[in-house]
Amino acid sequence: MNPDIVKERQNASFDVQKLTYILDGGPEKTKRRREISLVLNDPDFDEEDPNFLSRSERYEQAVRKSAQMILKLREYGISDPAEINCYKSVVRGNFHESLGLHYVMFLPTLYSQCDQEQSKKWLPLATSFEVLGTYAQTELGHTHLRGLETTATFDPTTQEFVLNSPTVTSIKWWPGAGKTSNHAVVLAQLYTRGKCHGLHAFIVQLRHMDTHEPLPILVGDIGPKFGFSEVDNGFLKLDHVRIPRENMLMKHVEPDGRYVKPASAKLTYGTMVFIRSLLVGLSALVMAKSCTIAIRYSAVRHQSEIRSEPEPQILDYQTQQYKLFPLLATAYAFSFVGQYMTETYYRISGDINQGDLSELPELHAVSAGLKAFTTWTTNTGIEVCRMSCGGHGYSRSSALPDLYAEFTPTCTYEGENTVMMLQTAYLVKSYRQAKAGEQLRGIMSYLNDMEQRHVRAHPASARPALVDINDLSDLVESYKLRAALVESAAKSIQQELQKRRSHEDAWNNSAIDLVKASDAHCHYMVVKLFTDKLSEIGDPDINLVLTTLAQLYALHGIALNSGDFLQAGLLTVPQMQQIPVRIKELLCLIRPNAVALVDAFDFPDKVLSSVLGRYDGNVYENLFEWARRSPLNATEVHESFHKYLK
Ligand SMILES: CCCCCCCCC/C=C/C(=O)SCCNC(=O)CCNC(=O)[C@H](O)C(C)(C)COP(=O)(O)OP(=O)(O)OC[C@H]1O[C@@H](n2cnc3c(N)ncnc32)[C@H](O)[C@@H]1OP(=O)(O)O
Ligand SMILES: Cc1cc2nc3c(=O)[nH]c(=O)nc-3n(C[C@H](O)[C@H](O)[C@H](O)COP(=O)(O)OP(=O)(O)OC[C@H]3O[C@@H](n4cnc5c(N)ncnc54)[C@H](O)[C@@H]3O)c2cc1C
Repeated sequence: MNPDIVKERQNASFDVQKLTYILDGGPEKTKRRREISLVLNDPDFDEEDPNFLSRSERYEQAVRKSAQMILKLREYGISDPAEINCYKSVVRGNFHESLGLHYVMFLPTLYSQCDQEQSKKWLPLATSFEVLGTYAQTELGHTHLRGLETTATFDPTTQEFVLNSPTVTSIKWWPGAGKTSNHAVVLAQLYTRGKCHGLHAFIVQLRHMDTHEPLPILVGDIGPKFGFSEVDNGFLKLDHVRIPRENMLMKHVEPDGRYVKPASAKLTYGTMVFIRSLLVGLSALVMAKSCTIAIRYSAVRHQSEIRSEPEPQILDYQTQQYKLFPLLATAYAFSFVGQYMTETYYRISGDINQGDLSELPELHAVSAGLKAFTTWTTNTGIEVCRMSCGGHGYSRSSALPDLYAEFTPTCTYEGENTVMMLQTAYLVKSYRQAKAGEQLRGIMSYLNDMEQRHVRAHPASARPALVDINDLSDLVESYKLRAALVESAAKSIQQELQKRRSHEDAWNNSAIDLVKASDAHCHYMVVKLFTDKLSEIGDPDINLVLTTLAQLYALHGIALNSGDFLQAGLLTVPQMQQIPVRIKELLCLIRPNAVALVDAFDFPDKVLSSVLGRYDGNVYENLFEWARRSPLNATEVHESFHKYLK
């Protein structure tokens, strides 16, 4: 064990194990997660570092691993979805798998949209993996749902739908598992009796069940990407492909072609809401991994000098702490927000299953906004962690390049982040309702008293200074008032309308304000949920260290967005000047606990797959050992010498 890292652990002021329990949701859950993690010792999962393999080898290794996972899940009798998720995230490490989409999109779509008869037919096939599925929605030319071109036309004479990609731009593009899957949920515009009824989901068989040869359908892999090398994102061109009427999910078409309207057309989009909710938790996980790597490495890395003494640990540099500790605070904040998002998703979708759709719009808005907010922040954060590790951060052995390449598409998939933020801007509607005297419920209820508070741009000196920057509840309150930026967005729309612009143009001409308002709303939610969580934590040592992190999270966010807080008169210039001073104090308070705080995330070394983030801190000898395994070192003289240099 590296002596620096041993010393760091001795400095901790709290019980790391107890904090792990809080993050897991209780000691029992930690125990179970650790039992599941023992799978890492299974020799059937031994594999080559994917960084040393070609794309095709990576795909093959990933498919082998996925198949092993299925067999082991059966062998160990793991069937609870949360446990399957935990198991898979341990085995997958930092990479995705081709069969991932079967689990996260295909199966959930079947579960939520099959009627009884369809469930009886498709669920046994899909849960036994005879049917391997993908989710084919996006097209070469469009992702915007109303713009999708694939058609499903009902033919009452044969009781079939005819699925067709009429143009090049209508070819399905991006669905994972292009080579792996034999079925797809295809989203297509439904036509019956000559009328378009919008987007609906259909189950389409793509490949022969025994030979895996494609049916008369063009299907394949779209080629190498920025990351996602294990995943065969695919293309799919349908040329008048016929499927039985029974393959339409939720069966909205009667045998005579009559269309039966669903309770809400948006239920078809439910799987996206599900994944967006999951991505909030994924952001927390990846932020936590990145911080673990960068903070452990910073504890064992010595460089330059502060005084003329032995070289200090780089974690002692104030600038290094300023780079990493706000991200550590973010990892904790997002962990609690992820728990909230999961609970909220299951609560509201439970109500939806009972026929109560009243909270569907809010679930959509909150999951879209938090997905965008947390993935954007984490995306930037991983790169800060990588750069804070200097040159070794650039090596794939650090795992940080892979974490970035695998994570960055979360800002794009399941709804591009700006587009998602504009969906959250539905709070403009809530604002208008509140202004008209309607009492809002839930997370939007803070808009009820906006009129009285009346936050708007005016000189700060005209307002009393409300905020004690050392008081977390005051900080939450000021984030709440800043979220009233929605008022500026609403006003911008109003001004545009007064210029006789159409509602659509007024919306587009106010989009920057709308995205800012959504961002402020999500930021408020994160600060509030982090602060609320503290009241549940009884252990005084843990409460203290998490309160310090929450304060850092809140103050750092204000420092980054100082313009908003000043403009709204929420903080005075002298208070603003106090914030960097307080941030520096907080960095010093966090410093002795930094390694313990990342240890509490409890990532086994095999899950981190990072030479820099090793628990024992023995970085250098392992960096050397890793480099020696590079395929270029397989021979002492590379064949290129003989071919070109000799
Ligand atoms: C952890 C492991 C991970 C690991 C995961 C790894 C694998 C991931 C693989 C990735 C898979 C994918 O990307 S799958 C493809 C994902 N594709 C997307 O996400 C597409 C994003 N685009 C969209 O969702 C849409 O185009 C959107 C932007 C919402 C616009 O759609 P429309 O034009 O139909 O809607 P609008 O006219 O704007 O809005 C109509 C009304 O519907 C509401 N509305 C819109 N969407 C709604 C929804 N989902 N639920 C409820 N309501 C919704 C709006 O609020 C409006 O309400 P009112 O104002 O009240 O009427
Ligand atoms: C790794 C990966 C896996 C994927 N897996 C799947 C899958 O399994 N199944 C599937 O169906 N799809 C999948 N996708 C596709 C994915 O869902 C889309 O790429 C995503 O929804 C974004 O759409 P787009 O690519 O068309 O971007 P665009 O919408 O073209 O975005 C490009 C730019 O235009 C801007 N823009 C677009 N619309 C607006 C607007 N209304 N207002 C303001 N700005 C706007 C965006 O902000 C962005 O800056 C995957 C994508 C990736 C990268």
